[in-house]
Amino acid sequence: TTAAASGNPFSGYALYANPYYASEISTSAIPSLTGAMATKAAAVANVGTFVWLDTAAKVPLMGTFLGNIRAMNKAGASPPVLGTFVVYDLPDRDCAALASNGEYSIANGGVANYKAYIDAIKALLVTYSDVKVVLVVEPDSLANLVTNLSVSKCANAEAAYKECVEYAIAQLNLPNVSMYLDAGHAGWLGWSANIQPAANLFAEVYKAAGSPAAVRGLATNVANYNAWSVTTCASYTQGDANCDEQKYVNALAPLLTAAGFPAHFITDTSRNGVQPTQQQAWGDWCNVIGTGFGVRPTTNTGNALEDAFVWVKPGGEGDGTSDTTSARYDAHCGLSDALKPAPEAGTWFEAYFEQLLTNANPSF
Ligand SMILES: O=[N+]([O-])c1ccc(O[C@@H]2O[C@H](CO)[C@@H](O[C@@H]3O[C@H](CO)[C@@H](O[C@@H]4O[C@H](CO)[C@@H](O)[C@H](O)[C@H]4O)[C@H](O)[C@H]3O)[C@H](O)[C@H]2O)cc1
Ligand SMILES: [Mg+2]
Repeated sequence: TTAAASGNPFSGYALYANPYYASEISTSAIPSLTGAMATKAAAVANVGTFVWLDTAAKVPLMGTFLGNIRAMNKAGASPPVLGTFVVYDLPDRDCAALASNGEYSIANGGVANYKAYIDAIKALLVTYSDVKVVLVVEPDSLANLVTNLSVSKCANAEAAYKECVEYAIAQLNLPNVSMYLDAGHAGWLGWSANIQPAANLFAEVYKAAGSPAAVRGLATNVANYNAWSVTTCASYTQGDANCDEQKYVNALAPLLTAAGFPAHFITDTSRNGVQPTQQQAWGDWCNVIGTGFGVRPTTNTGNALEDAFVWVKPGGEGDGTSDTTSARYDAHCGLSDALKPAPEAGTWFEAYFEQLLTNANPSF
């Protein structure tokens, strides 16, 4: 099939519009909307987004969805449907921030717990070996090991992050699976000081895991706001020639190939519809104001390195709470360019959803 020919796992497939995101929209958004906005919101629910497995308790949901996809394909879905998920439960997760800290800690058996989490995911992928699945592996993990070893929590997590990510890509190396390791974004690893160390680390992990055939490459801009391609670099990108995701991908790819990791890419366009953004600084990542839904998922990227534009971050789910009394309060979520008041990371943020919908480009 065309997928085999190009190697692009998305070729010839439709994305599963998962009921979890659809239910967030139907229960939390539509009831507070009327007229055109309500109609637009319903259309967003039909866009295939990635399902974040951010706790072990969410893993059974993957089984439900894989069962749904099996049934859709058996009923003759054309094109056939594939599932998209984010593996996101590292011990001491999000080590340089506070907003998305997870359920496992290295000090408390976190590595063993993580391996059990991966084993549970693997069991489902084996059970549903007839269903094609694309996985984004551990947002913010390796990227933090490139730039934040000065943060003690990241330095202390380095060995565990590597062990866990290598375990994940080795165990999930299955014929129905395609994996993209998270690679931060142009404003994180695209800097001249960061891009070679990043390539070295990605290649190290890839090879340490035995160069798994199911690892297709890297995912960029997950939960961030950067343009795929701009003609004029935004002011806040000053100093980083790789001022958009296409420049970052084109710069990173040859470094990876040279290091023994022939990679293709996907880029999160779920929240990059408005360019330039209203970020006061490029490092501002939390609930950024003024953003809009970006290009809908497609394999029509115009770049042979770029398999697809995808919606990894489900727009409307928050990046972090603005409640300063919360244990997970991160100051980035209190900045002037962060929409407030904001709920805990991953929970529904209605005002943000409406911002994205209003500013969507292309519009709904
Ligand atoms: O002038 N120069 O030559 C020069 C050279 C180098 C410079 O330094 C670079 O500056 C960059 C900022 O511009 C930094 O990038 C930020 O790093 C943060 C982590 O530390 C990321 O935060 C994560 O974001 C995730 C969502 O994306 C969240 O899910 C997650 O919770 C959250 O933690 C930001 O995105 C990312 O933008 C680089 O590290 C830093 O090396 C600066 C100037
Ligand atoms: Mg985050």
